[in-house]
Amino acid sequence: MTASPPYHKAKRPRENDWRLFLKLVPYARRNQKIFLASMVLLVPISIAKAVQPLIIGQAISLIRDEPTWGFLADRSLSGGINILLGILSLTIIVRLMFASLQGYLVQQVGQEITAGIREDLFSHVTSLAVRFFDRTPVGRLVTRLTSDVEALGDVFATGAIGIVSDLVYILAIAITIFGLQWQLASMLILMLVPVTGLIIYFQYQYRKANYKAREELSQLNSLLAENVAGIEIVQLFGREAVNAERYRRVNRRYLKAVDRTIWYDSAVSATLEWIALVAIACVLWFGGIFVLGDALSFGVLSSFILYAQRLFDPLRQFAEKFTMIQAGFTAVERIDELMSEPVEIRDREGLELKSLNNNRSDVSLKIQTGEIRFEQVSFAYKNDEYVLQDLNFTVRPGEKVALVGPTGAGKSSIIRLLCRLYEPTKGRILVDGIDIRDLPQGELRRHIGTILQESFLFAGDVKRNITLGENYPFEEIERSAKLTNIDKFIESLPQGYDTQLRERGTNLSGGQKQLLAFARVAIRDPKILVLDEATANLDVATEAEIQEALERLLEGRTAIVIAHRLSTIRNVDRILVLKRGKLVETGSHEELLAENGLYAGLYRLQMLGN
Ligand SMILES: Nc1ncnc2c1ncn2[C@@H]1O[C@H](COP(=O)(O)OP(=O)(O)OP(=O)(O)O)[C@@H](O)[C@H]1O
Repeated sequence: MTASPPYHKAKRPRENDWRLFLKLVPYARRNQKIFLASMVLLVPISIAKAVQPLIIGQAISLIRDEPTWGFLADRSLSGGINILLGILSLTIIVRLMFASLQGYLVQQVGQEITAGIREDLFSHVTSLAVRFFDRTPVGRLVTRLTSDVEALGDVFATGAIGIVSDLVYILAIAITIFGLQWQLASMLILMLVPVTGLIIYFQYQYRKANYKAREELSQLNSLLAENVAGIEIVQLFGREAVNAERYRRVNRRYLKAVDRTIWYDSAVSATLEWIALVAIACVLWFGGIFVLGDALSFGVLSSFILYAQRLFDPLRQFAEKFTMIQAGFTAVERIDELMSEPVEIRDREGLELKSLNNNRSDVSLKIQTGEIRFEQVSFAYKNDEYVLQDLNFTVRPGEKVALVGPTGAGKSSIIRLLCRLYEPTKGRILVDGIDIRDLPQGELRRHIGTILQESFLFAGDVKRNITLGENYPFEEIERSAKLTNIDKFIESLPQGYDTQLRERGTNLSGGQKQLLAFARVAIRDPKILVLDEATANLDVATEAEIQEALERLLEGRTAIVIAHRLSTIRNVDRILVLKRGKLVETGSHEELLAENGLYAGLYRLQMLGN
């Protein structure tokens, strides 16, 4: 495998920060009150911080007998200093108390936003069509759902969101210094302009580097996921060293990308550090000239020096939080890409609501008999490469039909279309006379019981693997196990129905997993049964054993069966023979043998093999 391509080849233009920020607004709105409280608290905090240099400046003016605020003028030195100390203490108390409360509230909102996004992302991903998963490596998805969402969470957890308070603080300082002396104030504010420009430049570069780093990380995770999922093949074919080398190469690329992000991060901190020093030097220089020319008091100059330092302080803080925030923006960008992935197969408007509320009063939308009809159905996985062409057939209620044909003829694709995992490129599929696009997906799939060649088991106990988390009484679970002849097997397990199965059912044999899949379908009592090579993994003895159970399961239901072993489908009512996506023969076993066409040829070949 070459390195997997990104799942959307045509990249969307990079979103600007403001638009990305707006994406978070609906989430913040869910916690509106806390969010507003945390924003309101910023005002007293910033005012308290901004007036401190003023108070110190007044104290110095008082000591040096310079003009001071009116209410200090007619007091003794110690009286005036005491009042100033009192106000200073008050600002410190306000700052300390409100700052911790504000930090707590912001984090709370932040974590709520992150949790909301995580949940929405999961729901969105699991409702995307199978077509999306065909082109998206698992590792990429896992990276977006875990480390990207985490990166966003970190923005809040590490207090990087405090950047908002830094901005309010800068504003408060700007207003105060203009009130003190406009020339020095203008100089300081003018210095902010190139600094901001530089920050924006580095920010942009950092974002690009960070995006690249996240992409490389996704690839790294894809490789890991692929190797773990296919560990048996990796070991059996001795691919360990080769795959490790490929992993090392991607890892090196990741490292290089991360290095670049570190470089831009350091560049911002360093730039701000020396610009802050230059600002203080300038204030001292020009302020000194004003003081010498008696245009400025020594106390006000002291305030300005403190302000110069404090003005760049939030910017320095900004630089520290900058990495986090940019990583957060990258994360939002990547999360948004996934969220914007359209849900290709969705219920028609109005249907969703009905299925959610379990409102089954609309009789026209209920599957009652299980008749299946394909009308002029053609289908291509990729543009114009048709794997099914002009299919027309009807499976009557209760009829058992087998799909037969050489490998790649399109048998499984027919089933995927019926279950609406994909949609036909042309034509339509009807169940009980209703176009399946007009049925809620929940209703359609509830009535189609599908058993594939390999059934997927989840980590959890046997019971849960049969119910899949739905509420069925234990008696029903037992009944479905009995119906499918696997009750004895389950009871022979160490803890019976409570036996824990490992992820993907690795502690069961292929046949045992399959038996559980039968019970999983039986308990749902579907109108339509679909078996895609369902017994291919069972040995002949087990197959014979469950044949009886299978027949019981098939009773009274419409069924579509795919089996390569033609001996297993001799008893079906009708056989549809496919060749390269086209229906070439139809009839019963005997009729098709008499016809002496493709089916008869395949059948004779298999008989010869036996
Ligand atoms: N997800 C997919 N993306 C693109 N092409 C696909 C996909 N799945 C199947 N195909 C192609 O569609 C054609 C029909 O595949 P399908 O699985 O329906 O055949 P089948 O008759 O069930 O084969 P088999 O008997 O081997 O299971 C094949 O040529 C296959 O390469």
